Amino acid sequence: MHVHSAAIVGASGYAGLELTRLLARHPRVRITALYSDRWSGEKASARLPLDGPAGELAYLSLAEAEGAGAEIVFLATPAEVSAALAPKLLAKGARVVDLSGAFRLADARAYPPWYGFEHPAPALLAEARYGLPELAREALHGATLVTNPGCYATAIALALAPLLRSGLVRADGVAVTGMSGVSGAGRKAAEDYSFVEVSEDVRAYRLGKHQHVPEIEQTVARYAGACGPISFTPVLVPIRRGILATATLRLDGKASAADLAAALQAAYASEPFVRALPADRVMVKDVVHTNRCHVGVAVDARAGAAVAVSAIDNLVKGAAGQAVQAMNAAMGWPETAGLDLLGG
Ligand SMILES: NC(=O)C1=CN([C@@H]2O[C@H](COP(=O)(O)OP(=O)(O)OC[C@H]3O[C@@H](n4cnc5c(N)ncnc54)[C@H](OP(=O)(O)O)[C@@H]3O)[C@@H](O)[C@H]2O)C=CC1
Ligand SMILES: CC(=O)N[C@@H](CCC(=O)OP(=O)(O)O)C(=O)O
Repeated sequence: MHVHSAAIVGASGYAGLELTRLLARHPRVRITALYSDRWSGEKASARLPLDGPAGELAYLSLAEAEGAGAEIVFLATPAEVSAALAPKLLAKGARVVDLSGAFRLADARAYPPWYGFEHPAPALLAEARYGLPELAREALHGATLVTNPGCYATAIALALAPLLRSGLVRADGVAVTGMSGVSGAGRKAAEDYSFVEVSEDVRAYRLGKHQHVPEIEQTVARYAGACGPISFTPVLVPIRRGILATATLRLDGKASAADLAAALQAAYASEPFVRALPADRVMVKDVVHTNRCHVGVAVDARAGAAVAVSAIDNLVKGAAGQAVQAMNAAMGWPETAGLDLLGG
């Protein structure tokens, strides 16, 4: 069996570290290079409890990443860095899996307002394949550029898509709240989000302008049909990792809770990573350190509303685990390869 070489750019970040842990144990992949400026020259085993050959690698500077010779290159870097680097790596024949938002939006004009930069490689947006296998599996096979979904977008799209597809809820007036642990903001935000700042506090942020809004709308429109504007409120909660998202939808007619639950059950019955549960059994503690997404739905008949609930680990199903699952799908390997279903 050919074992493929893989490199991780941004290996010192929270997503990059999780990816290093996962790929170090992946049966079809061998990590050959790790790139980080902050840890440049240090051995990986000094930073992570890694046994085996990956631990012997020394971190290389980010400037060297352009010359990465690996067959598969993972970019766990800020979106603007990924947008500049991916075209160079693709031109060298590498397969690229990007964990940032750099290639998620189909329309280049959406980048300045939502991500704050002019896209340097708009032609690649049409080539990028969205790395959410449960909704986009067919298009992923053979992909050379995989764009990994955002963490909130993953949790929300997995809960919303089957419900909207069922026709039992309306596609207009959807309102979502996403509660995220602090690691969602990355290591770079460690100072703003220090223990003193975030502990014993819960706060909403970036209201009405979060960068995942166009991605959530695009994903729901692509995989569940037309959808109206979605109102999204991100909330920072003082846990290390994990996202719990709730979506409030208007019922179309008199659908029962059992009808809606059946739509979720049917959509995910044969998915290894997604499980439909009663809405009040969906909780972060059951999914952290795993690539799982738990979803559920309840009906509030008095208010004419359905409430969908979804939980993931932002660093695993919301980032590194999903990237491995999407790579597996792109390579034609079993999607569960290298992914832990039980967690720690
Ligand atoms: N954290 C999460 O839950 C999720 C993150 N993502 C996305 O994954 C990517 C990485 O996120 P995350 O691990 O959280 O981020 P971190 O801030 O923890 O890490 C960023 C990594 O990128 C490297 N880097 C390269 N260029 C820059 C630069 N100009 N500024 C800052 N860092 C740089 C850093 O290297 P160095 O060693 O030199 O500091 C570091 O390894 C981002 O695009 C993020 O949006 C996606 C889904 C979820
Ligand atoms: C708590 C927190 O700050 N979470 C991050 C999560 C999104 C992320 O990681 O960025 P991507 O768009 O690349 O997925 C945020 O809201 O920006």
